[in-house]
Amino acid sequence: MRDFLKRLPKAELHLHIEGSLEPELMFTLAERNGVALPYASVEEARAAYDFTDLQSFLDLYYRGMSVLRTAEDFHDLAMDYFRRAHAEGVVHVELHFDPQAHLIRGVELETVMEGLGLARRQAERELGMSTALIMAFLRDRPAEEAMSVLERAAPYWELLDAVGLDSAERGHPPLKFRDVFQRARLLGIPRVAHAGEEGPPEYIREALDLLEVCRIDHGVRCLEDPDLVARLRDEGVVLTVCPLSNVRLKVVERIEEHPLPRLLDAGLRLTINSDDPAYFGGGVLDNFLACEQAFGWSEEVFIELAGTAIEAAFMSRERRLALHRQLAESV
Ligand SMILES: Nc1ncnc2[nH]cnc12
Ligand SMILES: [Zn+2]
Repeated sequence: MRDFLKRLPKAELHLHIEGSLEPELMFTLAERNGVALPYASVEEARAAYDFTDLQSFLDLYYRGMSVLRTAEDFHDLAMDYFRRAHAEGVVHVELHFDPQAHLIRGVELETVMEGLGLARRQAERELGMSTALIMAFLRDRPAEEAMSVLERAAPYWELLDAVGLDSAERGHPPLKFRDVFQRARLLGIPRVAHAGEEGPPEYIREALDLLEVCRIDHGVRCLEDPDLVARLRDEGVVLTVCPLSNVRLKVVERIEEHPLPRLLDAGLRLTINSDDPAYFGGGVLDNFLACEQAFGWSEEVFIELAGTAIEAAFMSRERRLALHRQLAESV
């Protein structure tokens, strides 16, 4: 099964590039930039990744990314991830990035865009991998700040495949960002949002109705609201689910209790993703393998999930057709 899952052409739609920062690279960049880390070693860093909820992870996630300072750092971060993903049979990656987390510590948007842009072109050239870029707003910071980041990104609007919404969910409903997302809509930029990870089903409704998103990131708490599940099914809304993340952040106790099988039975369109692979113990292939072990899914289920990811991805028609063909030939 491992060989089969590795061979499947996988599109990853939910990945925070800052969450792909492995401790080894964190230490290399800390030394390169003279940044002090709260860990004495790589092992000590990994041992600290023991989370009780989303916030306890975010505290370490924002601290870890303090080593990212130059365009070269962002390039190295992204290329490091693209190479690992490529080795797992990932053919398309959609990267969320958090500009506010860099701006507030004095790292300019230009620096981030230059480094990520270089890596994206290199991944296409050297690995034959396609990528998409999702600029995420931090929902636990003011909406006015998100709006000013969107305006500041004007030179890059054409490069953004979507804007997203992430960080601490509880107490920060999508409603707070209605104006920012409506501005993005007027600019012709597609929208996605994290909703229903730790937050209530109502946040998923708000993301659909007020932010007019085309996909929901996580969305697993929709099961608490049968009417919402029916709506997601009827409208064909795709959820980008991250099973290992949900276990590590205690959204669920154990992978065997993950709602994925119930979501599938409800007829929802799902994809499997890694979220923050350096912190949650694995990439897309590990997430696929964990599902196989926990739920005993057949090859057909994984083919369907891989197909949904290709359908729901931000990519050209030519690329989509090529990947559907690659999927058909891989099985
Ligand atoms: N799982 C997650 N939820 C919300 N914000 C995030 N930022 C990085 N990972 C995240
Ligand atoms: Zn996420």
